[in-house]
Amino acid sequence: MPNGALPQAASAVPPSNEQILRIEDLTVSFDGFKAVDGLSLSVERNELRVIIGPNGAGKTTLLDMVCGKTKPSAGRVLFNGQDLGRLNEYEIVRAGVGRKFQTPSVYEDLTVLENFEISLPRMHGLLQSLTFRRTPAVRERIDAMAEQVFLAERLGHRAGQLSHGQKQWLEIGMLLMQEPELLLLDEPVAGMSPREREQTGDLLRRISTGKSVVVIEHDMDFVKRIAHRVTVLHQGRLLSEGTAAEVQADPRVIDVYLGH
Ligand SMILES: Nc1ncnc2c1ncn2[C@@H]1O[C@H](COP(=O)(O)OP(=O)(O)OP(=O)(O)O)[C@@H](O)[C@H]1O
Repeated sequence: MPNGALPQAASAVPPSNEQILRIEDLTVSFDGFKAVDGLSLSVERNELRVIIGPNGAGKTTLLDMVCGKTKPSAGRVLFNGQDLGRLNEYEIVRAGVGRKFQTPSVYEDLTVLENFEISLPRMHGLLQSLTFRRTPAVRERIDAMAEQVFLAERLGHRAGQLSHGQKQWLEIGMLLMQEPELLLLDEPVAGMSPREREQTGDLLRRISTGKSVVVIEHDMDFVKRIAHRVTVLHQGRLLSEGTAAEVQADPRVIDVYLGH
């Protein structure tokens, strides 16, 4: 598929059958309440998976457990076969998992260029990043990333001056600079204009040709445009899984989520 071209309904078949993420019987309790309850699922390499479900279904908590922010009470998260339960958050990032939270977190007082610079791996300290790593190769890489996330014209602008959508793109670009194999995104198009949503859909589909992406999203039109497969959670459990069309037609999904 040429860059930027999105089919009306996303292809259901990811380009590989190799599992990158395997979640086995995952459970977490908060004061006896099971936010995620015996959940098992897997995501394939180069797959774009969307997680949907009603408020409180456990979607964010699931991503929190993959990136190590929340420790499971039971079960395992395997990434490329490695048990992430043994690693802390920083080690999970180093292993190749990038996580973006719902609210954009960029350095508002720095320029877009500087934000990209400090996101490069192995950069410790602002001064070191800004003074010693301005090589042509670094600049070339940043220019290419800025182009990819629609910010080529904004490199000299302070991040605080960007629109909400542009901040989201900047943060996605900063995560991509670290070359994760798996990208976890919590409602990346929330608060975006229709045009920004469309561009983000293109971006996510493009990203998923080289890495796996797991996105939490509510907007079913957007889900239909981007998802290879959709996982529906309800009360911390797997309710349904399949293509967007399949889960939309599933009476259980209509009953607890889409019918409301
Ligand atoms: N740290 C915590 N302590 C106590 N309860 C929590 C904690 N984190 C999440 N929960 C509860 O777990 C349940 C699942 O929350 P979660 O945020 O994962 O749902 P969600 O599917 O992402 O919902 P939303 O669509 O509203 O973001 C909710 O009932 C929430 O209140």
